[in-house]
Amino acid sequence: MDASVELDRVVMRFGDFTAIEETSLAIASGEFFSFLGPSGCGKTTLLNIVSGFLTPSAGEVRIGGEAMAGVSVNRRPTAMIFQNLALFPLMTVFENIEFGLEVRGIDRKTRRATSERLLALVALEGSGPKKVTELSGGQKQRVAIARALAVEPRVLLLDEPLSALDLKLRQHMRVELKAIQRKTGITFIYITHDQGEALNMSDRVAVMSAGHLQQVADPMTLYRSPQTGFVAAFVGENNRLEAKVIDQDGERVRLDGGALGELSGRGTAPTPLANGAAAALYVRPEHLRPVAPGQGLEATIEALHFEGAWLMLETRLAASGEKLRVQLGHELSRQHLEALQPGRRAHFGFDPEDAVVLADAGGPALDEATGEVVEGAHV
Ligand SMILES: Nc1ncnc2c1ncn2[C@@H]1O[C@H](COP(=O)(O)OP(=O)(O)OP(=O)(O)O)[C@@H](O)[C@H]1O
Repeated sequence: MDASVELDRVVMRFGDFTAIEETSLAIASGEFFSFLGPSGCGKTTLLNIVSGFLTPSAGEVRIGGEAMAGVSVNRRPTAMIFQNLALFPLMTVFENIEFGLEVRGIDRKTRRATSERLLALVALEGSGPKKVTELSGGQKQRVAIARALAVEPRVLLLDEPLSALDLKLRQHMRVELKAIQRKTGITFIYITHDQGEALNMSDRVAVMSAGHLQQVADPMTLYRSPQTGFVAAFVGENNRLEAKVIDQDGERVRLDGGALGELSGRGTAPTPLANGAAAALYVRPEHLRPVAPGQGLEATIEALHFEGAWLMLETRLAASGEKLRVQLGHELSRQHLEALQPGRRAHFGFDPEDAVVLADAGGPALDEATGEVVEGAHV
């Protein structure tokens, strides 16, 4: 079964507005692939193009190598799970799961056998006769998955299906979704603005902003080696320090950090940085650690936030006045707690291997609180 999905120079315009810039992408058969990006970046639009709800303004979608132009929604080998699940509330679980099969004229006995098998797959054996209204949020979620799988799609499209669940259940359902995907071998295309979800479940993630794919990579690569400022800021948390390139030798970039002195990190973009170019160094809060005075970056501690498993320090660099967030694990925070109080000065260092250097034209800025793109602002 070839369940690959290809987007070949796909463009989507709504009047004068280009919601999806020209995009080409190949999703492998059986891959768990996510589109991750802030609200309004075009995730749902792309999903609707794959499902057939929208016809692209240009370009082509192929599923299993077959062009989908002119193939209607219900003739495509896809099924969709919506954010609100769209279950029929007055029907039983059996009736919900079997609905699509009944429409296709499948006989009652086969329908029931299929729904029993799928209920076992989503760990809801015995719940078939229940009304949907009698189920918990997580159980409804599983019925929606079973219903989508009943029509034997080659590709399952999931539009933020966990967003209505509380945190614990969401984390649990991530594991279940991943397990179901492995068991069925179906291609999953998942859209979310929740990076934890995307990193946790996906084989690969496409990070999108404003109708444009910023980077497509496996979760570890996205986290370790973002190739644009947008990805560095959107995936995980990052401190950003402005600097000028002194030189680049292989991946290692030496920077003139102005008042901060010389800094160094890894250049992760495909093209090396020019000497003298404006650059930004990204270092994650969890990659900073206290070092002896005279080393690293000197900062004043402004606030401490105890988060249980770690301690988050909000600091301000003495030399430049820039903010620096530092996350210390349990051991380090216990060792240094006395020295790390608001108002005190401390020094923080990092391994250059853990810092990423990118050209200073990283894309739109993100609102710290909401993670949403700030219109017109650039980092
Ligand atoms: N039918 C339409 N007509 C005009 N503009 C549209 C239409 N559908 C989407 N858009 C615009 O295209 C852009 C992308 O929308 P889309 O719904 O794909 O974003 P999204 O990333 O899924 O956002 P969210 O996470 O908020 O659902 C938005 O600016 C939206 O306003």
